Amino acid sequence: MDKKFENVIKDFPILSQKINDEPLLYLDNAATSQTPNPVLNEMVSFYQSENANVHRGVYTLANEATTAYENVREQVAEFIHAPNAKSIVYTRSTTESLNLVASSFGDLVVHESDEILITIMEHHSNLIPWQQLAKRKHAKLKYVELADDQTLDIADFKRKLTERTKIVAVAQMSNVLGVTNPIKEITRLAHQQHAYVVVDAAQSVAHQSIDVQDLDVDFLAFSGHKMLGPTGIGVLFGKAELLDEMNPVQFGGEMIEAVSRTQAKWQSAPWKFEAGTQNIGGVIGLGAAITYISKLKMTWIEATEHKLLTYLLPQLVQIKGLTIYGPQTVAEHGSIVAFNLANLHPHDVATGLDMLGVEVRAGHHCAQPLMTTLGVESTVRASLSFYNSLADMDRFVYDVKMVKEFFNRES
Ligand SMILES: Cc1ncc(COP(=O)(O)O)c(CNc2co[nH]c2=O)c1O
Repeated sequence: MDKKFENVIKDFPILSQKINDEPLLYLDNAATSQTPNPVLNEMVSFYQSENANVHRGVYTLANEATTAYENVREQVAEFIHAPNAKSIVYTRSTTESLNLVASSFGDLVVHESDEILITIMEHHSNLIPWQQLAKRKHAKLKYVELADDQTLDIADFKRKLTERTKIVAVAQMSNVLGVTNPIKEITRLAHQQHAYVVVDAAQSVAHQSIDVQDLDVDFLAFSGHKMLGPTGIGVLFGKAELLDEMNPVQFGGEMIEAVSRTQAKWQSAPWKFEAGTQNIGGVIGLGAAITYISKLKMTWIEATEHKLLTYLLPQLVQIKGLTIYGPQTVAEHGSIVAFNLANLHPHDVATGLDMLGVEVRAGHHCAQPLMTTLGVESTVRASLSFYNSLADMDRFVYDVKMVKEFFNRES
């Protein structure tokens, strides 16, 4: 690996520990990424010397904390190429961002007999909010199915997109199949039918550059903890004119301009959506994570992860009895590989790998309708990051074979 990698790995001391007396190999980055020291140090320093509640304060420390808090909003806008910081709403997570859009914007634009179009590969956080909205509004929820190669069936999307479609909600990258969906084309087609596009970028934000203006999406959601930041901080990007139309769904301090016994006047967006004391430390951590990624350069991250996947995938497909879900070619596959070993339960495989120090996820990955479509209840999932190495890939393949041999010998 290059010099940059050797320096990067030093920022993640967590990766140097042992698990079950074996060196840790962390391959569950789709669930949450690890947090580098520069991000942690920035958060500690904030709490040690700058902490104060933001907005409303009339003293220096509060003003400085407010400046830091709002500077990160500018940073987030620049990171996803949003037109300005007012289109950036702080939330707790991708899940909260998507629920906000469904319950506030969805309530405004979806009416009886309208249609909401999502894909079968959606995470529950970008599926259930739309299921609930459809039920509330007596609207129709439709699913775009997978093509034969387990990428999104764009022909099916075109068939199911109609003049009744009001919302199209789609993951930019699947947390199971590893595929990246053609968001720009989907948005172009959706806008021709005057539908609004909501993008779940939870998995893509850490692995590819995002330009919301180029994509022309109406909303885009992601979480800090998937991109080297802390948990508890998320982002909702929304086109300013749409955020202005939306009503807040949480009420309290900070989000108001004036309150009487009977009335309340909201702040403008984004502040009207940020009721109560927000996760200020988490915002500082998110800003530090963006700084860290920007220093690494997303092009280096993409190239590093592509190199890992190009090296790993061909070795995995060689393992007899191993089924990989999603496209079989590296070109279509992102840094997430869901697989099963014939006749072995995913939980047994993951437990076996854990005994060898390899941390992967096993389960339905909050994508149960997708599991049903794939014809399985659950899978094993390895998800890579730039702080994994080619040697890690060799070890992972070797350990998968060891686990397979162990359980087959036992049976
Ligand atoms: C595509 C996708 N959307 C939304 C979410 C929700 O993100 P959160 O609000 O930050 O929790 C996840 C989390 N995915 C996973 C969390 O753990 N394993 C996963 O695959 C996800 O992968």
